[in-house]
Amino acid sequence: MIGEAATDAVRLRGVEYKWTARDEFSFSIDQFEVARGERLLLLGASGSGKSTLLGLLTGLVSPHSGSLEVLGTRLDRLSGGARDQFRAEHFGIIFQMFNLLPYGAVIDNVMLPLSFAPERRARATAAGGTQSEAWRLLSALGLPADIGQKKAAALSVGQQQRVATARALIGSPEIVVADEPTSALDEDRQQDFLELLFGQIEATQATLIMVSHDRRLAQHFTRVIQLDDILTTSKSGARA
Ligand SMILES: Nc1ncnc2c1ncn2[C@@H]1O[C@H](COP(=O)(O)OP(=O)(O)OP(=O)(O)O)[C@@H](O)[C@H]1O
Repeated sequence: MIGEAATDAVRLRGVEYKWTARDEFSFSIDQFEVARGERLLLLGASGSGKSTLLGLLTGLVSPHSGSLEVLGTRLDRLSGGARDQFRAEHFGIIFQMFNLLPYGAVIDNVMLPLSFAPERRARATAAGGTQSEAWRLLSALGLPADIGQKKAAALSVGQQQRVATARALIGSPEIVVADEPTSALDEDRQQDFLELLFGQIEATQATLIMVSHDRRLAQHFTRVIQLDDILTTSKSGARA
């Protein structure tokens, strides 16, 4: 890839999106970029559109207009299936509620994305094997050696969060997206978790995009944006 766009992890121009099912929430973004290797925190109140924006960036939903480029690929021009494939290959996602398979063993939860992402699988294999990469990440994230065969549902919230993080990091995806991953933790544990996450992100030089309502996290990031500064939103009854 050549040119300015190739340096960006994410590049949006004139994007508009609208939920119609519930309350006709809509938003538009004139211009927004995330550079490769950035650690970006997006701050916004509850209901301000943080998860919706992450859904757009990761291709879970597609904009109604405008252009959305991720790692040089126009996501808005891909089919739903192609966006799913792209997401699996290039994004590690730490969901707000973690979304682990509750009755799956921890080790299987961590390796799951590799079933849908041949490039990530190849990187994990080259790093010493998929299982050993999963074990390495679990241990790097401070989890005990015997945790791999436990069911995800049997873990504490803090442990589930680390398993979800290992799952997001396996196979070194270029972009890691985290939706309020520290909201269930007290301040000391937040700090520990962020240090472990940043350590792993730096090792792979991934781009990190985290959304939160908690401005105390700001000190840990290379850039902090208020969602209001990039999004124009409207709800039913006050349509744009
Ligand atoms: N699947 C959906 N269908 C219809 N409307 C939705 C859907 N998901 C979100 N919305 C609406 O979009 C708006 C923004 O929601 P969103 O979840 O993006 O905000 P948020 O900032 O992530 O909130 P929170 O911090 O509470 O998770 C809300 O008005 C919500 O009702």
